[in-house]
Amino acid sequence: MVDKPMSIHRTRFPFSITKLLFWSLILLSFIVLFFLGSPPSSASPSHRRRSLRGGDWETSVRESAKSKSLRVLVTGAAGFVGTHVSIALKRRGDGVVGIDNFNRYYEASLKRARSNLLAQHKIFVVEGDINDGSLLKSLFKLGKFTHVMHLAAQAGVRYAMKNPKSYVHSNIAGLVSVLEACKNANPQPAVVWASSSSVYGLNSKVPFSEKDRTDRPASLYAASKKAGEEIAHTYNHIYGLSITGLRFFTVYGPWGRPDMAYFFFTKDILKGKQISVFEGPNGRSVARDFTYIDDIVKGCLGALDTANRSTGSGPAQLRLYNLGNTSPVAVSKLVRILEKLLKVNANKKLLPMPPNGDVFFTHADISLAKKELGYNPTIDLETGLRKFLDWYMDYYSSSSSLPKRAW
Ligand SMILES: O=C(O)[C@H]1O[C@H](OP(=O)(O)OP(=O)(O)OC[C@H]2O[C@@H](n3ccc(=O)[nH]c3=O)[C@H](O)[C@@H]2O)[C@H](O)[C@@H](O)[C@@H]1O
Repeated sequence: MVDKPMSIHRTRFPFSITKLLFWSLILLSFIVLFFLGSPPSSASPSHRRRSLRGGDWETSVRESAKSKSLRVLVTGAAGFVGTHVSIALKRRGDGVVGIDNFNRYYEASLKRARSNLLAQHKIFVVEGDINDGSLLKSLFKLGKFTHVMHLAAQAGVRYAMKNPKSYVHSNIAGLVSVLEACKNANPQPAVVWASSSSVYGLNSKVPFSEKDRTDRPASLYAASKKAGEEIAHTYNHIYGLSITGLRFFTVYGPWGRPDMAYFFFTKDILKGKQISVFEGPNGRSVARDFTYIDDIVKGCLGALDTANRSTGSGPAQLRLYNLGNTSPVAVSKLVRILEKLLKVNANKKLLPMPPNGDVFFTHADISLAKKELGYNPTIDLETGLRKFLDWYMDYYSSSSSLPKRAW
């Protein structure tokens, strides 16, 4: 009786050891096979994952950056302005590498579609966040960028009340991360980046000049862009980075942003849904200096082409320009143009502007950009909206459902 259980133990014990050894060997061989199968890479584990997903990542970056003229890293390349600027640069023979985190602020499918368009133009876009310092370091090492067009940002004025931290993450921490990478890079690139007309905030002197006050932002978005301008000053002052800030004025056009009024007004008018048109005090109209994307692209290229080299330390170029259209249009007029072009009457509701961070009007003085960048906007709102609607109809006709608002 005593021997029996012992004999059972004796037979069970070696069996468990064998089983354990067997499964350990299987596991070990899987691990060995996995590492032997991975392409050699000096990058960190997160970059290795990227190369596994995106093929030969490093070669793609090198190829995409190759150029005899500018070699440009475009942040926010799958964004509205980023896509247009990247294509324009590539078309004229510059090397372009994009980076974009494809966040879900608005329909991700639109960002993917823009990215496919970039791929057709042989522009490689790395999927990653500008806050990932080690990724930026690898990118600079591979791309040897002469210029950075920094367009990645959390956009939108009203959304800042919903998700304030996203503005700190992208527009402040993200900008610092990009400038840190630029300052450490060899060669040190010249930086051109997107500020915003919103920095003029409660300024009432028109047209808005670069010399005007910008210390009264009306939204956290505006405050984050104003902070960016101050941060740019610091990096220029200490590290000799050549930095140019561009204050964009309500940019619109094909491949635009669905969170912007002209875009979702179009969608809602076509659906017969009511739109809210904001008014100023005493029924005064709210107006914007709407600027067509092709004009903005020319301004961006002008800024890149006139940028001096970074100096590493000591004095370097620090510039700020308004890029607007310099002919403000009332939002009620924007709606009338859309009604005319769409041949549909909008179901509109006039509302006093809520305290949402919006300002009553914007109007750019563009004389400085004209003089120094050769900037010369030519597209009026109706012409630009016609081009936008052509794209919109074409883009969404192939899709069964119209875009959804995610904000
Ligand atoms: O130029 C800029 O600085 C800014 O331009 C736009 O901001 P915004 O001019 O407010 O553009 P929209 O959000 O498209 O609004 C356009 C106008 O429509 C009005 N609006 C908006 C929404 C709405 O439901 N009804 C309405 O009348 C707004 O008050 C505003 O006057 C962009 O969204 C910002 O990212 C950019 O930085």
